Amino acid sequence: MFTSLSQKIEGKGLKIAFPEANDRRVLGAAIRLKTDNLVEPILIGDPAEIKELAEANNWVIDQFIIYDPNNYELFDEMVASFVERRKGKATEEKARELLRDKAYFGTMLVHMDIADGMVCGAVYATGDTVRPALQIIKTKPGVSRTSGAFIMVPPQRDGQKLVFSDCAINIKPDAQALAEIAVESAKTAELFDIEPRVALLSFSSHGSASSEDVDRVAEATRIAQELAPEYEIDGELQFDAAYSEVVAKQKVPQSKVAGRATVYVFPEIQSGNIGYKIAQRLGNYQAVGPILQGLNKPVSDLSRGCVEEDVYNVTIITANQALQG
Ligand SMILES: CC(C)(COP(=O)(O)OP(=O)(O)OC[C@H]1O[C@@H](n2cnc3c(N)ncnc32)[C@H](O)[C@@H]1OP(=O)(O)O)[C@@H](O)C(=O)NCCC(=O)NCCS
Ligand SMILES: CC(=O)OP(=O)(O)O
Repeated sequence: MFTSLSQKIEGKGLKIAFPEANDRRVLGAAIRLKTDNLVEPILIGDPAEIKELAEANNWVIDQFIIYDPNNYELFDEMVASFVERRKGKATEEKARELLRDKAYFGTMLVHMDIADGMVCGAVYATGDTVRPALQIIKTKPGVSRTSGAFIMVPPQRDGQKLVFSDCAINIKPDAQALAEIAVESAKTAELFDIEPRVALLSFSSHGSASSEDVDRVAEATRIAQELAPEYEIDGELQFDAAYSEVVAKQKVPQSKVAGRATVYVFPEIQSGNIGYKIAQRLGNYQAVGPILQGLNKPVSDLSRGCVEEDVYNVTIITANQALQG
């Protein structure tokens, strides 16, 4: 599905950490990714448990790196690095406790450059996957918050891929935060060769309805246009006006984005999370992500409802983010 992205990482040996290697979907994807020479997986967990799962499926994992947080030779170094990174927010004792958690452990592998990226969230809830990344990896200079985007792949082979965000992290972003999410989502679109035309969504199109939330989206649009004049950005727009040329002509004929939007920025997480799952389950779009935007190093989340193919695809994206630096 992501042929050009696969080609970019093939044979490069990028190391991706999998804290949920004891899950069949994750281990299955890790094995395929290694067999396809796309990444070098680092399996995290109890080696006996992972080997048992592999044997039950007739998989051979002799050549795999496995790190056990309860028996890791660099654990003391990792604890010291964590305490230093958290600068007074964690004692050594607390660090030792947290780093037995596989998501914290995997995130520290990325921070210490032992892994190039991490993929987690098939079992862990999003908050538990993302919190270590927010605390340890932190956001890139110039980005104040991380957000979660999905690449929405249509069921028809040559259909237009779309970006939906923020479907995963920020509960109710203010106008400034929403504007940043819009700009980061445009950059994510470019990573996938999707020409970004960004619509900030609402239940109103260019003032057709009014409320504080509509004002927030309209204000976010103005800020995003100022932050990134190089992108086509418009709002506030209803989904139908953003998506359908016919509706766009009727509702907002002057808009350059309406009717042809490729990046859909939801006003808050409830509509974003519900929206992507409706497109996925009713519209048969494949939802790849959530891809975490704006972090210093790549850590990717998954939905707990994911299948092996999702883990495979998200890992390809994560490795590409690592390549981009
Ligand atoms: C992401 C989330 C877990 C962070 O909330 P939290 O655990 O309460 O975290 P805190 O507010 O204590 O912040 C922890 C750290 O992350 C940072 N942080 C919080 N949100 C952030 C964001 N969006 N971007 C960057 N950093 C963020 C804080 O500044 C803090 O840093 P510090 O400890 O170095 O000072 C929370 O926003 C959340 O639960 N979001 C919804 C996740 C979800 O359930 N999604 C639905 C399924 S996809
Ligand atoms: C992204 C998402 O909704 O994750 P989960 O289904 O695991 O809550």
